[in-house]
Amino acid sequence: MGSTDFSFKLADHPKIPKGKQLAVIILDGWGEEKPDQYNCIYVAETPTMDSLKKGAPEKWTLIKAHGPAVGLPTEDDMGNSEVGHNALGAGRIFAQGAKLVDYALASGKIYEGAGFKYIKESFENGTLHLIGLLSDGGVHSRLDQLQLLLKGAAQNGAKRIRVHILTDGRDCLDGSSIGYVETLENDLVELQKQGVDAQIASGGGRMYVTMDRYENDWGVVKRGWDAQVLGKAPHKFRSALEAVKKLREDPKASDQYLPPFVIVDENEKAVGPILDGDAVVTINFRADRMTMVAKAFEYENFSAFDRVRYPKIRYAGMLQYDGELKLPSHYLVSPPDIDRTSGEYLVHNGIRTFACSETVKFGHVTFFWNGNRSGYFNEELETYVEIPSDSGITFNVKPKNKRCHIEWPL
Ligand SMILES: O=C(O)[C@@H](CO)OP(=O)(O)O
Repeated sequence: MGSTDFSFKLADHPKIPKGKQLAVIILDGWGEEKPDQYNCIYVAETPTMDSLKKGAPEKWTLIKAHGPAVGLPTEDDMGNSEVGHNALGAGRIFAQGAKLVDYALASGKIYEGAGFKYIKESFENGTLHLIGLLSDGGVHSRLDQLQLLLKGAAQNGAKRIRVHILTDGRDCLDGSSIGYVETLENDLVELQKQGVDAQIASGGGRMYVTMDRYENDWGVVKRGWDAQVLGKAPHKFRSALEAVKKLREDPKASDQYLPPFVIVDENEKAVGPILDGDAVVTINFRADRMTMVAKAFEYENFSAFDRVRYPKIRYAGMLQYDGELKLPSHYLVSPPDIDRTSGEYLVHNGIRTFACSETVKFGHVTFFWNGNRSGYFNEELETYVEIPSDSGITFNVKPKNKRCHIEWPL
């Protein structure tokens, strides 16, 4: 079918009668795998799921939620809710951020793009700051991509580089931050040998510093801002390896929740605050946990927290994180262009939809579901309900889902 033949008109469903309500319920994080003692879903008592499966085995279908089936580079790439909701919402497979960045780095196209050219203008007199998740998880970012970008930036003229790390332990083992920091520091030493002034400048755990999502807690982004931009944090160290090792000595510490720290020189001065004339790149390819920090860097008018100082920088995202808001306006790799999602089809056919979730997953059933697009297709036909999540308390401490009361029909 040529593109001009395209129509949003849906044919009648062969089985589901018109006028019925249909619920799509996403069990985010649920899956079937090898039945052994390491499989927590297999080991747990799951009477509702068991009865659903036994009650209608002919209707029980497994779908793949990882690897190329959801647009990720290889079978070894675990699924995650961005790629899962994108694929389910669109009903089609799109090459995802991880794959697009891999390609842009391998082909060198990343350095020819408008985004890189834009930040490159700061290389002569300013510092290049890279902010993002230091991890091999492949869900929000990948260490090998950061390594390639560091090398490529240096080859393309960056003379002074500062990396602001966010430790993971959520998409990879808790404690793995130490190994990742070692690897990164070794790479930075190699760059120093080539005459590049390259260092880790600040850090903190992803869930406590910078990587909040869906505006659940701006305090998280502020902690990152203070360390990365202002060079201020409750903990100061001479190296990131020392920082991560020392902070992890607290028996309650975990990579995800490490407090913010800055690296200081022999005079206790932060080695890498973000200053006028610098370039900043947020290196995560996944959008949800980068949108808030992107707003803090991008928006002149901003009131979510007191930035104290708003440096005049050239800022780019690894990808554009929100296609609707065009946020950020500069980016190194074009995001997947996910169009004709199910939500768009439904409104074009006059069908009402209702999406509901707690704050921390709200964008999953709206933004990701609609192809990384914020807002409504048609506000008259769509209703989105966000049930506020707790902030400042983690789900392992308070796991119970919240309820809300909705009058039906809407
Ligand atoms: O919390 C998140 O950001 C990811 C894991 O990194 O989980 P999910 O894909 O389920 O949102």
